[in-house]
Amino acid sequence: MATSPEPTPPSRSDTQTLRPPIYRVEGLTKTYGDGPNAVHALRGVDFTVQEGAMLVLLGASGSGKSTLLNILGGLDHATAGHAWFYDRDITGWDDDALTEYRRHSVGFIFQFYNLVASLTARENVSLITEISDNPMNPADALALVGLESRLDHFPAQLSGGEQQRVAIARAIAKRPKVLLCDEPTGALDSATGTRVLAALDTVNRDLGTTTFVITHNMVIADMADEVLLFGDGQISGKRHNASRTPPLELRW
Ligand SMILES: Nc1ncnc2c1ncn2[C@@H]1O[C@H](COP(=O)(O)OP(=O)(O)OP(=O)(O)O)[C@@H](O)[C@H]1O
Repeated sequence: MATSPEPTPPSRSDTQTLRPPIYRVEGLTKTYGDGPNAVHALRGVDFTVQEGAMLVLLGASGSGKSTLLNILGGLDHATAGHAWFYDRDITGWDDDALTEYRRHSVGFIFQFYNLVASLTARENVSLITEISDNPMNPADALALVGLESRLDHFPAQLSGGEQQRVAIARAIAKRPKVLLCDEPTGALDSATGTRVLAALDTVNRDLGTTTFVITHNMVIADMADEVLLFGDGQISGKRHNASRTPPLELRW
């Protein structure tokens, strides 16, 4: 008896396109100051991001990458244009609404880790989980970034890359919808930075957290579903990776 062929499972890129947009950005503009001293940080940016995507933002210093992330993360207000988070336009929100949005939906990773020196890795993560609605177990969040054997170490007993991975565990433990990373490897050497990127890759794949990574490192672009190239406050190019590759070194 002839057997019918097994249906082909959808590829990662297929499942990406089936997901709803988490952000839709139209004409987003940010001007600091006015008159002859005005700085045009964003000059009308348009793009859409599918839920669960990994995006890398590349571009020269001053091209507007951080400004975009700050607006998407509710840390700053746009001058004009729109940014919808699902069906809600965050550009119209007041500070209270933005604070709620940041608290529940957004995790931030910066170049410097801002850990509390007198608390262990587990306690640093617990600071966030204690005030979250549906948090991960701090030990589980730390295990996801490869730190299951460092739970009770203090920041001074951890390497720079390990400290950044504690910061990642802290950011994801409240289960945010989006993780915004502004030069997360900027203070690290390249091998250590790769391990931090591997942690972000794991978080994105395992938890489905939509992730933006600002970087100056072109190599990182291969780990993204989509690369946005910035130039002078605008998106000067986009590159879609049909088959994204994990960072070279996936072991901590
Ligand atoms: N608070 C501010 N007041 C005035 N100008 C600002 C402010 N923040 C940023 N800018 C200016 O806006 C422009 C875009 O800055 P932004 O930090 O977004 O660039 P970037 O691409 O992230 O740069 P980098 O890679 O160096 O971090 C720059 O010209 C910067 O000097």
